[in-house]
Amino acid sequence: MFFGFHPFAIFASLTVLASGYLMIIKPFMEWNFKTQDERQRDEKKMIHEAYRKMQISEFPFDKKTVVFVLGGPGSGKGTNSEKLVSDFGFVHLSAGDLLRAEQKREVSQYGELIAHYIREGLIVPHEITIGLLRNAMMDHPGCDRFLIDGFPRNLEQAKAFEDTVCKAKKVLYFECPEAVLLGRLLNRGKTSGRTDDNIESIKKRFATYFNDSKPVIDAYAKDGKVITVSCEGSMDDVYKNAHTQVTQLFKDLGQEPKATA
Ligand SMILES: Nc1ncnc2c1ncn2[C@@H]1O[C@H](COP(=O)(O)OP(=O)(O)OP(=O)(O)O)[C@@H](O)[C@H]1O
Ligand SMILES: O=c1ccn([C@@H]2O[C@H](COP(=O)(O)O)[C@@H](O)[C@H]2O)c(=O)[nH]1
Repeated sequence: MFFGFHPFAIFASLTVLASGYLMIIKPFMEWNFKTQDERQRDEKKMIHEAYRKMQISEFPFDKKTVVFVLGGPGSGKGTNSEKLVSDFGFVHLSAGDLLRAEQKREVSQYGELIAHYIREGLIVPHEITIGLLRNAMMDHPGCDRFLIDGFPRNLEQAKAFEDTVCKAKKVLYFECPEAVLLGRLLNRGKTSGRTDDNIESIKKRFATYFNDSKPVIDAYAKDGKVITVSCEGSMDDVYKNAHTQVTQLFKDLGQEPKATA
């Protein structure tokens, strides 16, 4: 008659109750309280996620040559990356451009958040940026060389990218004094239409660069991965230097510098 108080009996009853709740009552409540639209949305989300995971697992990120392009705002990362694309067969992915495109996408859930971070010169949470970069890489299945420009902006982003996507082979660093950067950004601001090419935003971007982004370059330099290009001098001179350095980079990696495809 004391069976009901036996510890094993209590444990068994609790287990049965918990399983019943998890297997029958909870799913039923969740199912029942959702509208048809919500159920369809969840279903689509599940299918989309499964499809994405399948694509990611089939995309050989680790076999790609990824080069990060870093340097202060206005140091010439975009200008030189464009030229490296045609000479070495890179796909150029600018993290800033991807964020601006996402911000403009009408149905994006991140539009306002990105607009705020960019105007304030802050670093958008890395899950968003890495997601955009990963998708953009997957849009180029045939390409083996990626120039990732303006990323990583802090050490946390660098670690997250290397842990979840792939390791960078090298970092191309455009070194430039602050006064030169300022002059170039103000000049670009006359026509760029960018919300952050104004003196207030530029000051904030510089602070973020020196506090958060420069340490990334220093960390990669300690690993011997940084190749430095001085960004002073004419556009042609700067590019000539970058071209020489990238040619050497491919030689060091044992790859033909010229694009083969
Ligand atoms: N060597 C150079 N001499 C003079 N002007 C240059 C040189 N290189 C780039 N510029 C100009 O400086 C401005 C900034 O260059 P660019 O947009 O390539 O920099 P960025 O590093 O990509 O900037 P951001 O990080 O803000 O996107 C542009 O207007 C560009 O035309
Ligand atoms: O990895 C990144 C790259 C960029 N941002 C934000 O975008 C702006 C503009 O970037 P540019 O490279 O100068 O085009 C930058 O100031 C950041 O606010 C980012 O958050 N994360």
